[in-house]
Amino acid sequence: MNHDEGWRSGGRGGPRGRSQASGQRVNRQKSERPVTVGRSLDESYGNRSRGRGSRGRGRCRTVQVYVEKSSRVANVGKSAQEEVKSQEDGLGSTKQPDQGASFKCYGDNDDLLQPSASSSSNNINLSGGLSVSRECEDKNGGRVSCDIVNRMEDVSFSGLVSVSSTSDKKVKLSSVEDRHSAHKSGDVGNACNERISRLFDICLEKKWFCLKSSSLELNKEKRRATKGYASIVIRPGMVLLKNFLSINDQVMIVNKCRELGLGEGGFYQPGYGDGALLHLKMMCLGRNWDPQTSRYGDTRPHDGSIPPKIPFEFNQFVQKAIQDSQSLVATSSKKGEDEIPCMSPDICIANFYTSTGRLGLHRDKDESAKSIQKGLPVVSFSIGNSAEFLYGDQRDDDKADMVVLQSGDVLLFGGKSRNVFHGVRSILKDTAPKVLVQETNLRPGRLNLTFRQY
Ligand SMILES: O=C(O)CCC(=O)C(=O)O
Ligand SMILES: [Fe+2]
Repeated sequence: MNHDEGWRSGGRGGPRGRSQASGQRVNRQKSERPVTVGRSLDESYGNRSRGRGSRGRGRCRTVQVYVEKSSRVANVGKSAQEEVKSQEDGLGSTKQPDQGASFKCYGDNDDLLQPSASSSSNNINLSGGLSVSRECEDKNGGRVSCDIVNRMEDVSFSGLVSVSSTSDKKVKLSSVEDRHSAHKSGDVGNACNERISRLFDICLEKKWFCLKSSSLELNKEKRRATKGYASIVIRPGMVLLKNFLSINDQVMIVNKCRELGLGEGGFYQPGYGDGALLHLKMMCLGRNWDPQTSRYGDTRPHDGSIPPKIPFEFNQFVQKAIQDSQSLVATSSKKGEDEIPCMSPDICIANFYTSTGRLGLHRDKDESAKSIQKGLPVVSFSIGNSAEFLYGDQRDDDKADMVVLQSGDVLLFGGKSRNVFHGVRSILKDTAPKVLVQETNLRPGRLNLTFRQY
């Protein structure tokens, strides 16, 4: 993939252009595309981890799906009421990503600060004020001593500070690091700072969690979960599988990503060579993708870590998503045009976006020339809060189309859409399924996994 200038331009701070789509609504009467498939992928909510549950398994149902192509907003699946709600929540809103979000009682921005496992010269000093220093390289490869406190002038530390060793040492912070990086991302930072490895926990500690969901909300989610999923060809080579991952699948994926994310090669704050930071945390599985060089490699250059393997179960979801998309396009009138080739992922890039996260329009083009030429699809899982996902043929937010990706949705872009420009305009607050949050303590934000074959 290549998050080249697109990542940069969109990923930097400062106001990003809003697509004209943001205020538009879908007029269902005018839908151009007919509905495609819908069926229960797996089980009803609660099926796997809660024993059994015959409710949704194997049951087929047809779900009406519409896309309003001319409106620039693709809207699919769901009941009419949900549709309206999601439009009110997201599509109709023109508010900018909330950079100044206030803290929630469940600790919106707390971070896990952990020195790099591979660093030989970590030095944690917590006496008096809190500072964490370590040796790292400057831009010219010289070794300098850095102080994390310097980097985070506006970080406030909570009373809950605990320290332990590299494997069991952690410094619990109530930090505004995410907002800080969002503000700072346009700056050219200090090369030393950006190389500091800080593993990021995508979940919050249970004790901080005080969100209670109403049974109404939970029932609504259950209903959505039992509805099965709907698939739609958004444009040639781009297929959206709405509600493809069950809640149990999502819980499993979050738990697995959390576990991997706190180990070697786990979630960190990526940055570019010039010091600009991306508005997300990242972890690579299978192979490392380095935003500084736009290259894939076996290890992560800044700390030498080896990316964890892609969990087997993840690949199974990918295979099923590809097969289902292929069946969908096989029934489409424009078979050849919509074609999606097979793909065996050897790379997965996991992104975690907090409420202020975003990603500029870019193309994924750092995979091998063969992979791209063949149009091998990128398969993208969305989990947690919904995202306004932009896509189009140009790197221009105003000309891009937009679709809201919800938790459980899987998007594929291959074939004719392999080189599509795409990005995340904003994360829609409080849109994650409550059950998912309760089961996993996933932080407010969105987990996205994109699978590719090099
Ligand atoms: O978060 C998303 O939906 C897109 C992520 C993406 O484009 C990427 O990682 O290359
Ligand atoms: Fe991408």
